[in-house]
Amino acid sequence: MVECTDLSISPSDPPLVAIALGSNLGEPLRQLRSAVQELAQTPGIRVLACSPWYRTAPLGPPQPDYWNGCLIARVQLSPWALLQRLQAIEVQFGRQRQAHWGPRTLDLDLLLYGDRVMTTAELTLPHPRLAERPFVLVPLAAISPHWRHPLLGETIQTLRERVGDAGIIAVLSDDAGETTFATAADRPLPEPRESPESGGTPLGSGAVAAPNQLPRILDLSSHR
Ligand SMILES: Nc1ncnc2c1ncn2[C@@H]1O[C@H](COP(=O)(O)OP(=O)(O)OP(=O)(O)O)[C@@H](O)[C@H]1O
Ligand SMILES: Nc1nc2c(c(=O)[nH]1)N=C(CO)CN2
Repeated sequence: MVECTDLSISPSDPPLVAIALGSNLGEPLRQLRSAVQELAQTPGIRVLACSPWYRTAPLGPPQPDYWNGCLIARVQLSPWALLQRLQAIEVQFGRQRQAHWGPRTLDLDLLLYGDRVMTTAELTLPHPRLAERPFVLVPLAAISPHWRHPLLGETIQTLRERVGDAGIIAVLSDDAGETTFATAADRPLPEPRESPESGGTPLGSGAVAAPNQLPRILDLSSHR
């Protein structure tokens, strides 16, 4: 794994963002993979890394298990424009707003937008429940362990270790098949795979690639 300790972003750089993906209705894996494609094809969004997919126990009312993952992208959209694009993709995949924390075909949350900290009626950054959720922190730590939470000052890896693996049932690497975890003790995190070219080849805006062609771990220093 390529270590990256300096995650500073100069003001002229388009910001890095982290986006969480989740689904537990319809065909979750197909929808999640298609959502990655939709994002990668959006002008102003360059997808840099995508985590494996994790089957997770539902938080909230009784409902089917979720599949969850995260991606990192560089964006040339404002936080609000990006949120709008995420919500448009959710609608495109048949998302209907029903019960609080209820089941859904696709959920796209904006977790981090560079080091922006803000609270408005439509958007809070960082995502207010980021630091509590294993189904977000486990995939995010797999691709971006060194990113520092701008409010808490701790790395994603530290936060991920603090919340543990509660509710993580299985992991599916698109190129390695599914591993089901019987007990927490059997449940090591998958080794993040270093991409062949130290951080991998970034996708151009508009490029289409299967998630398994994306680098598994992002060396942020090679994308500055
Ligand atoms: N960082 C953020 N990412 C996505 N939505 C956000 C964010 N901050 C605030 N929101 C607002 O939250 C509203 C509800 O979002 P959503 O329906 O996806 O919530 P949820 O997925 O049910 O719950 P949770 O936010 O706990 O995951 C959205 O309409 C959006 O305006
Ligand atoms: N495991 C899991 N549970 C959830 C999830 C999710 O993505 N994964 N999303 C929810 C609404 O945001 C509610 N509950």
